[in-house]
Amino acid sequence: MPIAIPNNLPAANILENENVFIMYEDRAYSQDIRPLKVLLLNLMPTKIVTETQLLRLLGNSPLQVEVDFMYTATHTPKHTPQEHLVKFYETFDTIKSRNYDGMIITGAPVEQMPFEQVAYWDELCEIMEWSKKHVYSTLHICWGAQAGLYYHYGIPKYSLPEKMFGVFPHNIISPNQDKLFRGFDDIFYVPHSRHTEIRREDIEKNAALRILSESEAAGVHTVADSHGRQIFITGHSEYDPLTLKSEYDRDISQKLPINIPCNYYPGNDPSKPPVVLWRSAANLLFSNWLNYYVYQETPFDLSRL
Ligand SMILES: CC(=O)SCCNC(=O)CCNC(=O)[C@H](O)C(C)(C)COP(=O)(O)OP(=O)(O)OC[C@H]1O[C@@H](n2cnc3c(N)ncnc32)[C@H](O)[C@@H]1OP(=O)(O)O
Ligand SMILES: N[C@@H](CCO)C(=O)O
Repeated sequence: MPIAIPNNLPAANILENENVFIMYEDRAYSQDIRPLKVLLLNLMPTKIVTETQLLRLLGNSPLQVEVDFMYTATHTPKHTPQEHLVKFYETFDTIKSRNYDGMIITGAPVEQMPFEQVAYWDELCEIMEWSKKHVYSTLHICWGAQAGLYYHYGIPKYSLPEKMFGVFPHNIISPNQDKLFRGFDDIFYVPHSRHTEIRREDIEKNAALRILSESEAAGVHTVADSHGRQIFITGHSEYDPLTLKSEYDRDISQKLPINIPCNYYPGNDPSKPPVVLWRSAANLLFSNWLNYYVYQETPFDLSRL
């Protein structure tokens, strides 16, 4: 739990500069703690797998988090049982009257079509517009990040000559500056699985955006606006140990041209069990987002967003 100390204790200043989370007594004692409200917009065909992966990471926190699940009304998912959607998910028409501390927009296997051809594009644009006034911080993943950067900032995506596939080393652009990467090692690993990319030069043209982390091999990794209310991540830190394997096996069985995922199988041998290099960074990324970008910044009264 965060430490609660008097506002003017000398240690407060020092610790604050080190990004140690302090709960000042006026906040700690004058307000009740309430659970954080997080909305998961799940665009993946593998909805149950994805929601489990993300909840595992969101659950690695002493903060209490209440999660609502949303899917798109303008595309009926084929791969998720209707029963599951009816029981656990809502659509935007019931969600839009609420406010949230955080939202996650997942990836989706639609990256090779123009944004406007995605069946739920207009609905997604409406959701992203709504999020500006109804969500404190939104974390966008993979295609969700491409969609968010295109919708909010006009940043295009580009096709890659071959799939970016594997687990790649990354580095932080300004160590000690961004709380999203507090506690990270100098080099950390992230899975990527995509046929498209966003480019550094397009992001650098936009003064509202900053690149926080990147990979020599996999390119831009994290982009954020100046207040961390929009965070865009090109990798899949949430992936399970065998997710890349299942995608690789699927593509091999369909005789698609696909390389062995990089830095994944020992000795690059797909008959061996993969080695997980990204789990600790994944846990830290999500707990830092929840703590520093959601909990510490969101208004206690969500109607004041
Ligand atoms: C770039 C990123 O964000 S990577 C994240 C995406 N990664 C993954 O989805 C990995 C797991 N997915 C898979 O393995 C495959 O998509 C499978 C096996 C589930 C299904 O593959 P296929 O049967 O070949 O494709 P299919 O035609 O059913 O479409 C798959 C999904 O693409 C999406 N999709 C396809 N066409 C459209 C379209 N025009 N508009 C919107 N969504 C579309 C849908 O989400 C669809 O799944 P759903 O109907 O359950 O929502
Ligand atoms: N991660 C995706 C890429 C396609 O968008 C897959 O392999 O299914």
